Amino acid sequence: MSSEFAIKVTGLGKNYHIYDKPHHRLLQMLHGGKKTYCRDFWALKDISFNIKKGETVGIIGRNGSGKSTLLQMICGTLTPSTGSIEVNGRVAALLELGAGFNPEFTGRENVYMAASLYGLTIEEVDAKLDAIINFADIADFMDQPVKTYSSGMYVRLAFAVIAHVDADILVIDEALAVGDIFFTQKCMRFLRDFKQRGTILFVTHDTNSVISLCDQSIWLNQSRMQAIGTAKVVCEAYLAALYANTDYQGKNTSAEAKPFVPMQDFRDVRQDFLNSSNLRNDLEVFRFTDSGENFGTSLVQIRDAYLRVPGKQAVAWFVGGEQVELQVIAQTAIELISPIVGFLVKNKLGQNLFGDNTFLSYAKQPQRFAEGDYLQAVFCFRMPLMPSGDYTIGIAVAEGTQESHVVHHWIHDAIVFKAHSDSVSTGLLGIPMLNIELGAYEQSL
Ligand SMILES: Nc1ncnc2c1ncn2[C@@H]1O[C@H](COP(=O)(O)OP(=O)(O)OP(=O)(O)O)[C@@H](O)[C@H]1O
Repeated sequence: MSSEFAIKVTGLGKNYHIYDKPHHRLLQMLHGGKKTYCRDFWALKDISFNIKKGETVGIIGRNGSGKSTLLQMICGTLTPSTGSIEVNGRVAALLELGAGFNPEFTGRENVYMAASLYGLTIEEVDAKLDAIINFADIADFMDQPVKTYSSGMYVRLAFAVIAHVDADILVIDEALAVGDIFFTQKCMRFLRDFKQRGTILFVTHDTNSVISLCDQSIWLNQSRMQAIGTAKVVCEAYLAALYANTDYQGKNTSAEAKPFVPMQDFRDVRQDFLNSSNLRNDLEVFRFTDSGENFGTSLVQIRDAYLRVPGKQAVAWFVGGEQVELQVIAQTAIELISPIVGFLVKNKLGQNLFGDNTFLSYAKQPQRFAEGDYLQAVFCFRMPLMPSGDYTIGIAVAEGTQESHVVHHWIHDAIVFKAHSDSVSTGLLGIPMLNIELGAYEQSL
């Protein structure tokens, strides 16, 4: 049935006339009938596919392969040279930086303008304005012209608008790369939620996010569609081709590989790393924030939370393998019977990596706290090895049991930290190996 597709692309192509010298354009206009002063360049050729309603599709491909051209044609900002596009539903797009907003207008004025282009009335925007400002989290700048915005602020506002225009189809071009981890996490939460009810098409160079978020993937190669199919299969084929064609191959030679480090030496490695690297001191300052997304009854408030290596101050980066303590301090405004304090570590894509809570340890002897009391939970564990990058920890205080509880305070991204381990080349998490050996195999006769 035709209404089951969200986007149908048939024989799509985009041709540009390329003039090697600027005056050739004029010559073409004057003498074009007799001689050709330009050559054809197909930015996109022979593209056909169907995207079903509710699918999330990632478009991958090397620089210049035609990804942005495809998105622009789907959004109607670029006219195809050949073929057709049918779109079934309201499309909201976050295309390359700068698209959409008028730089002279304030953030607030641009919200009204952009939302009206998506068909919202002034009354509808009035009703959504607080939610948009809250999502963008740039309330202080809403009355400044957007030409004064940083690229991160710009994307925050643009994303907040497309998240609130009741779109059926979201088209996003690499925009999330600009945001900080708090904003990226917020967008990932939104996209995972939107996925349940809408269609998403996005361009990225990050195959991890395609595998994590998408059902399908389209691989564009030199203006043509190389493959379409299950995200994992297409991404693996793309990476295999990418590595085979570049000098990535053979990079992980033994000369470059890091020596194996037994577990007990991880502290020293950490110290060596600190001594040898250009890490700035402010990376050592942990970040606890309760201004991010919060929810719960508010009858208990998380007052502080931090990670530290035992006996040391709070720290914000790890190589993996070190013993760490996660401390959570909260205050209750009620008499608290059987509280549960828990945490959840996520990567930049918002994927849940690991977490735990106090429930099982205290199930048989629930702790009680009186109104006004402070409570403290301490989780001691060995930090796993994680691919280098930013991570966040969500913290929660609830009351009841694991199955049935009331959340008093949940902060999505209460702590942010960095991992600097090079040892994990694949996978979301690595484990500190106890031993690795390689030697000649002696065959007994
Ligand atoms: N207006 C234009 N005139 C001529 N060529 C163009 C024009 N716009 C884009 N192209 C060319 O079309 C090709 C596809 O560009 P496009 O921006 O779609 O690639 P992309 O896959 O999005 O690349 P990237 O990953 O670098 O963003 C490129 O070779 C680009 O130089």
